Amino acid sequence: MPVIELSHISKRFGKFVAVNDVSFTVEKGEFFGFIGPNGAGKSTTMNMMLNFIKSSGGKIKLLGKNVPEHDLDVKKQIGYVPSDVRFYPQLRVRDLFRYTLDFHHMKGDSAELKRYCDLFQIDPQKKFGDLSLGNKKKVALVCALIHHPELIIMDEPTNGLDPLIHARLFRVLKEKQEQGVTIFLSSHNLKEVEDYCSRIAFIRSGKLIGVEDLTQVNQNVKVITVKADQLPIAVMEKIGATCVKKTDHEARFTYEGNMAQLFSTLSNLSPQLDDVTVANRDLEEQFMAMYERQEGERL
Ligand SMILES: Nc1ncnc2c1ncn2[C@@H]1O[C@H](COP(=O)(O)OP(=O)(O)OP(=O)(O)O)[C@@H](O)[C@H]1O
Repeated sequence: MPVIELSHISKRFGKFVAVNDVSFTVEKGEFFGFIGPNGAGKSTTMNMMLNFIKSSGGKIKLLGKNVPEHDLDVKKQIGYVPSDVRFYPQLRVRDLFRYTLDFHHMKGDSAELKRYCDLFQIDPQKKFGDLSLGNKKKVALVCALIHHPELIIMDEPTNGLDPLIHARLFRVLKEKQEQGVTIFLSSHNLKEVEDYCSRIAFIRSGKLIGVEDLTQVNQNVKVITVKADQLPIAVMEKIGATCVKKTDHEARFTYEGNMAQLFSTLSNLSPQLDDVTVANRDLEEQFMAMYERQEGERL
């Protein structure tokens, strides 16, 4: 059963369409990335999923239940990290954790809470308002984890985190995923998306541009770089390679075809080449190309 099902959801603010007929599903136990340029509609989509704002159309199902009809039921099984973390500044961190557990009707496990505080270097005695930006984010992350949610939704969770805490957070998230928890990550950090997500949805100007299986993309698409005085563009294009970059003596191609054919072609070309490398496609590079494409183009 899918954990997230969005069917033709839209959101209009007056005449402006922020989210336009978006549909996709996320299965249980997936680590799913949600990416797109600034203003693409990511937070608006998540705000509709969490029933913080009403959709203008379409259907949302989380954990098999319709939203907003079963909003409270659903929220009890979700951990959410907002991009902009706001709690009452006078509250102490330990009280925030207590209120979070109370909302979820849980007693909480003090050993587990201590483990998170140690792991993320959080002082639970401090007042929330006295914390730095990164430390506020860490408190929100722990609030999203301590009640053992089935689904964790995160809107740019790593803004402001130092590299050590960043690595620890993803270790915890991986552990959670291995236990069957579904993770939905919206992020501008393409490296972390590439490293941890198995599928991504890319949204731009409110429209879903595509959903990609990153494991397949990585395995199937090769990048070939050749250096030569006479670049073999025509020969490479003949076997289905696409030239994506070219200078006077260097060309880069992407190739998705038969590997035996590729290596036989490169072997025939070798007397005229100064150098050749074949590598998996760098996903960060691919993502950047997606950001650069014009509106209306497909992936
Ligand atoms: N309450 C609102 N009223 C009017 N327009 C809004 C409102 N909320 C969001 N928008 C607009 O909807 C569009 C999508 O915004 P959204 O915050 O969802 O983008 P995003 O993809 O999360 O961007 P970012 O990566 O910059 O956080 C933007 O153009 C934004 O200005």
